[in-house]
Amino acid sequence: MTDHLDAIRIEKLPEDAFYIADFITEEEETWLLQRITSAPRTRWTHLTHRRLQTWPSKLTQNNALISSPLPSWLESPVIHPRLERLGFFADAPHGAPNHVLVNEYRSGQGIMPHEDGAAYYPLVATVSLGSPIVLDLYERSRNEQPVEGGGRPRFRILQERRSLLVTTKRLYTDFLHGIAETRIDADLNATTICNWDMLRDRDAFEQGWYERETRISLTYRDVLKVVKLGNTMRFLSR
Ligand SMILES: O=C(O)CCC(=O)C(=O)O
Ligand SMILES: [Fe+2]
Repeated sequence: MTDHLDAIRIEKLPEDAFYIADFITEEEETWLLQRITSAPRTRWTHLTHRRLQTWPSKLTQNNALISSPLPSWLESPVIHPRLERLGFFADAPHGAPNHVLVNEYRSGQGIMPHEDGAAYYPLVATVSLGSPIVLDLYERSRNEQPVEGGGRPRFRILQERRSLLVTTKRLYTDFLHGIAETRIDADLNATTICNWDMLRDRDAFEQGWYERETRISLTYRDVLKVVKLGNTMRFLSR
């Protein structure tokens, strides 16, 4: 899958991670943000430190997806044609993502270090909207999971708005990822940020920090287990 992707590989990371700074245009970003914010309020799940939308639906208790297409605004242009052209999901069981989480982080919000687990094919494609954010990676074998926000991440990835980040393989299985609950991402430079050379606008981070604004991520995944609603109904009524 990966030979033609060498130009976008984050070389400082263990295999495999890829970064494209200008994955979507400003117009596409505005349009996606508009689709997200105009979704019915009931679409949002409110958590303590962020809120999220789950498309096409939440997984069942045993981690299955009830078969249903993604809405067209999540399909195009991100999946079709962009991710398709890159071939990222070509080896996934369904050949394409079938599930998208929309996470919204206001300034100061984040997500505890975690792994995404066995419900998904081990590849996540994340499109960032609205504001840059730093994703922290902790290696599981080194027991790097921070205690109460302490602890230093092994790697940090700066995700600019309109960028694509793809993580897979060992990075998916052997590392935890999280986003610090902070209003300012600091200590940014070529040594601390592993995709520094791939940023669209390094000048914007030259002073070594920025103030976070609301950032929304679209995380595209392939859920392994897909069930047809008809079958589920038959099963339930047995
Ligand atoms: O917002 C992000 O970039 C990360 C979200 C995440 O880790 C998740 O939804 O599992
Ligand atoms: Fe995650």
